[in-house]
Amino acid sequence: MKLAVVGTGYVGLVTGTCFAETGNQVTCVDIDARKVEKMRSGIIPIYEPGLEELFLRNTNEGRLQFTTSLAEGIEGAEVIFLALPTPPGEDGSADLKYILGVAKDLGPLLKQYAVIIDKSTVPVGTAEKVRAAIAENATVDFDVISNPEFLREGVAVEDFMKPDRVVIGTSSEKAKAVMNRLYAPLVRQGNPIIFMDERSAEMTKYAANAFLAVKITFMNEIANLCEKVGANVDDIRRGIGTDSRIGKRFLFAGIGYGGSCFPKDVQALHKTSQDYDYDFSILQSVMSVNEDQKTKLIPHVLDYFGGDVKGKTIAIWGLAFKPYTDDIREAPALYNIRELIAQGAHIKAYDPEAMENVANLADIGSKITFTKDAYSALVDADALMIMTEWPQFRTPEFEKMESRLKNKVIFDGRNVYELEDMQEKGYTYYSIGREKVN
Ligand SMILES: NC(=O)c1ccc[n+]([C@@H]2O[C@H](COP(=O)([O-])OP(=O)(O)OC[C@H]3O[C@@H](n4cnc5c(N)ncnc54)[C@H](O)[C@@H]3O)[C@@H](O)[C@H]2O)c1
Ligand SMILES: O=c1ccn([C@@H]2O[C@H](COP(=O)(O)OP(=O)(O)O[C@H]3O[C@H](CO)[C@@H](O)[C@H](O)[C@H]3O)[C@@H](O)[C@H]2O)c(=O)[nH]1
Repeated sequence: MKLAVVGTGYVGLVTGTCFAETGNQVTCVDIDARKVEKMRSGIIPIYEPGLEELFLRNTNEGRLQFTTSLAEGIEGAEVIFLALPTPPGEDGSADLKYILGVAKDLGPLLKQYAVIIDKSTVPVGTAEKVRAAIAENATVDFDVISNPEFLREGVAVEDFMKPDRVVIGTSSEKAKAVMNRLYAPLVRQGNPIIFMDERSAEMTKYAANAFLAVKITFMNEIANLCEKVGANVDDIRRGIGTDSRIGKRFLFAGIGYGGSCFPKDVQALHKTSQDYDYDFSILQSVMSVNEDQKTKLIPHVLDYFGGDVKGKTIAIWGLAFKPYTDDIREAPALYNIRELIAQGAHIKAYDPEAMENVANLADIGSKITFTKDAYSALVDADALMIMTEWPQFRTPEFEKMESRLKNKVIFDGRNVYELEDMQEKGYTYYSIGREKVN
């Protein structure tokens, strides 16, 4: 099939690359000319495990192409994915200006029937708005359908190629047939395509993300209570996760959820509920608990240093919002770094993938010393904070750490070490939802 993907951020690039891999002819359209130039010369603009290999194979074999021209990109396309940003507007609702802007431009460019797919995360009612914007100037028949994306950064290729499910919102039989053909190679392992009406599909995406944010936040609150009553949140996780009704995943307490999706999608769903006069109060709690959770370790850091970090050097391990990505959107590390810098601390930071993105931040980029490896960040540091659970931080050479750190103290926002180990090694160790060691 011939496909167009408009927007080559995370979702667009993974969608385009994976559908090229399953044998389709894909043209990706982006307004960012520099990015398009880069991709044309074989450079992948994001770090995502496993994607580069597919990207290079499919560009080299001519199935994956790039352009800045919408007209050129959609020429002859049977399917047009809209994978455009939907950032929070001032009132918290998803801003649809990118999607509706492209929809308006699409109308006069359509030359034959096409299925236009909302791949972005968009509020209930968006497909109707997209349809109306295209219809203003369209001269041919078309369908607009909702097909939300559930991939996680860091495991995006696996999630896309072997989805738990594919959700399609449409009542058009013609569009359903096209979707069945397109997704056949991905769902044949037995994971279903779930067809529903478009409003339900739009809502399913927000329900999934909000539910996972609730699950994490619930565990963060249990963790906070564990610290008060003297219980261990990791034991609680094991104790409840083995109940198949609860499930083992997304129960890890820490310094809050971040990323480009949970924060904005919880906010947008809350705004939708307000628009429909519904008080979705659990979402309000989730947002406010998560805000507090992100800087939860700061009071411990201050206590440890007698109330003042002025002039102290804090080593930070991990900047990305989670491992296996260079994405720093809403990363808890940034909230901690901003706070520590404001209080007069100096930051030495290491992350395997995300340092360049942090260095480019206007407010803090130039105030941080970035190091070539994890151990170099510890040289002359007064303490270590762990913000992202990259695997290499789990099994460091502790002797190397000791010879560099000024004090044997670790503030761990991701519970990467066992308490007994820390006890034995003589570290003062603060983590989340577990007792302080030494
Ligand atoms: N990032 C994820 O893991 C993820 C997962 C599932 C769903 N989503 C949703 O998918 C959507 C896209 O997210 P993302 O993270 O890929 O976005 P992104 O911000 O990384 O990328 C969006 C891309 O669209 C391009 N763009 C903007 N305006 C354009 C236009 N008029 N024409 C062509 N290109 C244009 C930008 O240059 C950019 O390359 C959002 O709604 C998001 O909520 C994201
Ligand atoms: O037990 C857990 C699991 C995750 N997190 C945090 O939650 C955030 C989000 O993690 P994850 O869901 O793995 O990453 P995303 O790539 O943001 O993926 C989410 O957001 C995407 C965009 O909508 C969806 O497509 C995915 O299904 C959904 O998992 C990160 O800060 C994690 O550190 C925890 O604190 N504890």
